[in-house]
Amino acid sequence: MAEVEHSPLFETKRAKGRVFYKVFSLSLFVGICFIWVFRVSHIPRESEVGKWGWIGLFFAELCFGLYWLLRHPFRWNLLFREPFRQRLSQRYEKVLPKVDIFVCTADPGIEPPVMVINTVLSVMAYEYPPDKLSVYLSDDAGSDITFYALLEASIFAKQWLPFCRKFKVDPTSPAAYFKTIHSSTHAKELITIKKLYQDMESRIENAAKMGRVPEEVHTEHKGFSQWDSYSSRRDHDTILQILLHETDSSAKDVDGKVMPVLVYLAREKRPQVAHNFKAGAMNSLIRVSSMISNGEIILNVDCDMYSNNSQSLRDALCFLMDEDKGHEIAYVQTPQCFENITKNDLYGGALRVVYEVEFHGMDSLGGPLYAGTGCFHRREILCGRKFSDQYEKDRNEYKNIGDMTEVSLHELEEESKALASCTFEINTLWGKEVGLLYGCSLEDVMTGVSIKCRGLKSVFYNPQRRAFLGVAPNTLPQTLVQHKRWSEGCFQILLSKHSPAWHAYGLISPGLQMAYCYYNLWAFICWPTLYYCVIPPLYLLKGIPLFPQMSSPWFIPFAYVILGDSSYCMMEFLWSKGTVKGWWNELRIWLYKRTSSYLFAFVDTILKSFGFSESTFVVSAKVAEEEVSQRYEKEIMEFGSSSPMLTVLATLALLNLFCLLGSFLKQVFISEGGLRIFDAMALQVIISGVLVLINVPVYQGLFLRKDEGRLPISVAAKSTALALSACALFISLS
Ligand SMILES: O=c1ccn([C@@H]2O[C@H](COP(=O)(O)OP(=O)(O)O[C@H]3O[C@H](CO)[C@@H](O)[C@H](O)[C@H]3O)[C@@H](O)[C@H]2O)c(=O)[nH]1
Ligand SMILES: [Mn+2]
Repeated sequence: MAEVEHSPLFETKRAKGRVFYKVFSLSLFVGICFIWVFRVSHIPRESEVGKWGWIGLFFAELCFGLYWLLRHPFRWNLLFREPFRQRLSQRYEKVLPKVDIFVCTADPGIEPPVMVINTVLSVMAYEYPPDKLSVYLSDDAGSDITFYALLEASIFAKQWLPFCRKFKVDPTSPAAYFKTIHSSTHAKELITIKKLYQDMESRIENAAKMGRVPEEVHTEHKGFSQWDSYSSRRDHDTILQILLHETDSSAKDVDGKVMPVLVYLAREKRPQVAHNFKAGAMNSLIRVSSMISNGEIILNVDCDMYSNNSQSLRDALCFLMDEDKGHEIAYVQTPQCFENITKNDLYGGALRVVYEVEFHGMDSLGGPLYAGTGCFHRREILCGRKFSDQYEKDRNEYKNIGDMTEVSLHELEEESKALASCTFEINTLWGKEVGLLYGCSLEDVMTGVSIKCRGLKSVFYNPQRRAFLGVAPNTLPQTLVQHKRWSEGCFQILLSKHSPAWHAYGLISPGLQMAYCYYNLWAFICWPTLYYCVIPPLYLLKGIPLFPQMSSPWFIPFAYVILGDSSYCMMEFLWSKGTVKGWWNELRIWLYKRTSSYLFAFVDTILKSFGFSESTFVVSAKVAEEEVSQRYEKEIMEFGSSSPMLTVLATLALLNLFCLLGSFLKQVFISEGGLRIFDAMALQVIISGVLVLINVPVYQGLFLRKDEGRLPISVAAKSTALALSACALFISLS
């Protein structure tokens, strides 16, 4: 027994084969150094052509090389964690902590209420004592339809939770469960509950279609009266409704068991007061929940991220409650996984390498970033308390704040409402030091950095059975917009007072600093990438070599670095359960992100820092039209309406096509000497050739496709004109 008492609640394993990796990357680094030496030692003389193009390339390659170095700490030492749920249960079953779960939604149009309540139901049904669970839905749209859906869900839950318990259902999201289950031993019960669900679903969908809640429900439930003073989603009082609460006798399921607390919250919004998007919503939730349930642990999920593993909550507690190491762990992050990824993942939405490699690597450096969803936090730490040895002692003082059983439910609601008013935070440290931090479009990552700087760690937990499943963007513009928001947020963090590059010096490990900087510099890396996509092809067209000849020994380092690095990346991608075609798609998205999302993010961040542009949060759509979804399933690229980002992509694609074709024609018709350019300008031909191959979907979208998802004519016209004039202009330069 004594031995069990001291056995840890989780174990950590290291990945093997890291020596090979280190030797290999050292050899690549030698290659990179040779490239730099070549550039510096072969600068064209003043009289020769191509001097400035050459110097530019040197800077681009310098950036790539240094940026490549930042990628290494991720890969030095990968950790894999395994929790021991049994031990947790043996030791702590009676004293498991209270857990508050936050679900955020922002727009019933693109985040359908049915999807939102599936997420809510899935977390309500965690395999965990229901009296210790509280679920809060924050609705930044303040939509009565979403409220209505939640009301319906609170009724359906009375059947659903016992059903999940009885038949050990997993996933506990009804929609997902009904989709996965084909045969069952409890066919009769299944039919009954499925019918109940479908009826509820059609009632909600009808309400959504009509744009209003059925009259009889409206009059029956007092909660709707809170919409009487509502004028718009940016202008309304706090709407707060406790739908289920242990003190209320009707909050029991059909088995007579108590149900988790369930709360709807639409914080107060006023047009003149900044609401700080999701960070603002989370901070209101933190305060409101401290009044109602005050769970020690906070789990937050996006509204599409339903629980796919009813044990993951207990697993996360194994890390946080471990007697030996638990006290220094601030949060446990699970990977963002998606339900709608197709086989070859056209938009690279699965973020495979990030979650199968990089986060495991960060775990060995002090822990992964806080990724905004699927993350289990300690309340005290999220609220900004400094980590100290006092921690254990103080914790007991904090425990009782939420004891509100004396107060009637209505009073509790009224008191909690005040905490969600939009003036509450004025002259407080909320958003500056307390709660999630404001002013950054990656509030989550920024908050994670500041937690790390307080000397705390985090853990990455990547269970076999996915903990959460959500919806990844399924069109190119949405993917690009999401990456713009992310890279912009990352760049803002670099420039902020929590900058991993400067502020974090000495507070987090140098490896972690480098890893963060790798993400922080996404936006910046657009410049060398753009340079590489534009200058070598233009010089190719003009017939000026910028790289060593194929027959020169200096060609070797270029070939080694390019081939070595791309084969390594491909191996890593395959190891992360991707396909070869998936890797090719990933490469394309990598290019598109760098040349459009990151470029616009860079420019916007600079404009914002001078006050020329406002902060926004473009919420990603979670539903698509039928035709768009069909094309997504067939992995046909969806371009949709015209946008500056698409124009940039199309221009680059055409520029490379024109330069490549132009140089070939010149060879064949003008210059003698056959295909001599293959030796003299092999690398320029290869770069443009690969860019052309990778851009095949763009050419199809511009000129060949007829469906709605093609590139609009206006983009075709603009990009052709731009690419042609760039070529003409460059040719005419002496
Ligand atoms: O004003 C807002 C805007 C968004 N959200 C919610 O925030 C979540 C994430 O929004 P989404 O459009 O899905 O963005 P993603 O890019 O998919 O989200 C990732 O990136 C965000 C930061 O950019 C993080 O907040 C998320 O947790 C993370 O999953 C959703 O549940 C939204 O409802 C709000 O509550 N209020
Ligand atoms: Mn999302």
